[in-house]
Amino acid sequence: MSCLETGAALRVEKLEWGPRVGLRLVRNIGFSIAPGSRLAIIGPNGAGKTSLLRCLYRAVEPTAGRIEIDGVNLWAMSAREAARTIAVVLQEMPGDFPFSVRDVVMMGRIPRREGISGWSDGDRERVAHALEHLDLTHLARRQFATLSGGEKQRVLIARALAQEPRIIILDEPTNHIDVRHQLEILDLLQTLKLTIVTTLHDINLAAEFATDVAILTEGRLAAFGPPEMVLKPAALSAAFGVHATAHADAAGRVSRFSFTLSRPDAMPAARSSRSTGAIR
Ligand SMILES: Nc1ncnc2c1ncn2[C@@H]1O[C@H](COP(=O)(O)OP(=O)(O)OP(=O)(O)O)[C@@H](O)[C@H]1O
Repeated sequence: MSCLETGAALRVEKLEWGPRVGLRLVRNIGFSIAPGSRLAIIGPNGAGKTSLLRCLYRAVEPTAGRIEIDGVNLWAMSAREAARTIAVVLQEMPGDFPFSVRDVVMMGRIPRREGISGWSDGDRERVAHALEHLDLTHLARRQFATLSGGEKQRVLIARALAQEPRIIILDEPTNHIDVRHQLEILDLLQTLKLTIVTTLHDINLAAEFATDVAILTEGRLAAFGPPEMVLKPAALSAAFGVHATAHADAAGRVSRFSFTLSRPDAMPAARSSRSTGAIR
């Protein structure tokens, strides 16, 4: 079953990408993560997070640099091999998508299908397993288009699992999802042995979830490393242009960040600033 598959190592070297000459949205990015790592990419709106993900799942070809999966150049793989290796969970889906939940999850099996054969018992088994894993069995016959945003998101994650990938790339997987399902989805992703690369706007979720964090600003890597090294108030304040405060638990470990528009001690008493763990 897909939850027993192991992840792949990912190495990115001097990666650059832009939609046209003279416009670079991803600049000189380099990092590596071990198999089974969970990388959270954070950064302000427009920092280039989605553009970087698009390079990583081969939607666009880098204008410079290299992406390696288990030492193999991503662009030296066939499209089919890349599709078998990397599953992608994006936010946008066409509104008039005329398929049932089961059909959508079954689409995850397409890169695994041999020739023009129909679905095998193995395909159906994996789809049933993925539906069960995401608590979707009761919705299997529903039209995908009639689901709530959160339910749709879970279906897309089930589709990714059905694909049996070694890397799952997700763009803001917790958007549209209530707090319980957010925690459940991140929990589920944490139990997999796969390599996960995700953008996250909620710094506190990133701190809990990730084994590695990348802070992206203006297309560049501002910081990369384990959360306890990278998620520091000064780095977060600089990246997001806010005042970040770290809060420690009873044992003295940083357990949470809060954010204000300016230093709390510099604010007039009557004007309290919105404080949140999610930065958008
Ligand atoms: N094809 C394109 N042509 C021109 N500009 C683009 C193109 N794609 C993205 N951009 C711009 O590049 C910047 C980076 O976009 P990107 O979507 O990668 O950022 P992001 O960090 O994911 O942002 P957000 O947090 O808002 O989703 C943005 O200013 C965006 O408008």
